[in-house]
Amino acid sequence: MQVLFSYTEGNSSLGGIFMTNNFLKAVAGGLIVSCQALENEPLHGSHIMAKMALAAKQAGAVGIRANSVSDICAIKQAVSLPLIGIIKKDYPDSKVYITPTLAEMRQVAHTNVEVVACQVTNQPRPHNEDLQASLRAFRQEFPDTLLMADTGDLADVKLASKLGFDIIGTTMHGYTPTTQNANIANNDFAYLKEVLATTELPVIAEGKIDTPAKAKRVLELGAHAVVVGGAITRPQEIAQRFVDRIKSSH
Ligand SMILES: CC(=O)N[C@H](C=O)[C@@H](O)[C@H](O)[C@H](O)COP(=O)(O)O
Repeated sequence: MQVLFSYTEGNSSLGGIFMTNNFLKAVAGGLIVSCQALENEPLHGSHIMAKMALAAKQAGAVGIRANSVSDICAIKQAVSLPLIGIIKKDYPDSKVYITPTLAEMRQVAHTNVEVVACQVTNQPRPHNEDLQASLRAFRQEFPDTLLMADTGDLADVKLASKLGFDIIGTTMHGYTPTTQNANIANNDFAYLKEVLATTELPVIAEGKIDTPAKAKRVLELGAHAVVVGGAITRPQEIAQRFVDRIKSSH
């Protein structure tokens, strides 16, 4: 696959600021492994996530996606790969949980990750925070940090592009009220094709990409890079697929 390096790094609306963030070049056409285990998961722990990241690097992954300041810091000690950082946090008044407010955006950015990813879905944010205002403040404070929008549907993609995000992620497709149970792989990735036709921003395919063939396909279709999580780093999901297959009648 031919990858073009024509993207403007960083927020073009800040025109004139020299961006040193090399993330998009570093991950182009490659595999980013999401190393995440929440408190209720058997592999929870920063030490374990750092080992996962090391394993991913040894396999040839070109980037890591990680949740929480402690996991990010442990992973940074273990591997030198570029990082997409998030903080998953539940607020009582909102269903938005991936780096949902400016406070978490700042905490992630202070770890010096290359990219901060935030959920951009058409749902009220915690204490009705205004995403546009948060972005404006963030850009002032962290002009070198790229912002990835974890979107669910095409309206989210358009909104994220308009707000000035640098990267579109398909992360929330299948997890929002308008996309429940959708799977990015349906109809030979029809949704991803629509996303690619909707935005000029680099698109990182993420969410339910659970085989090497699917990862290869999204890159062939034009995704800038692919994030794979559970199929590599959540053994309970991997084992479940074996058990389900063994138990199935076919
Ligand atoms: C929806 C949501 O909360 N996604 C999270 C985003 O960071 C992670 O739990 C996923 O593992 C990640 O997106 C990678 O996806 P998959 O594990 O399907 O390859």
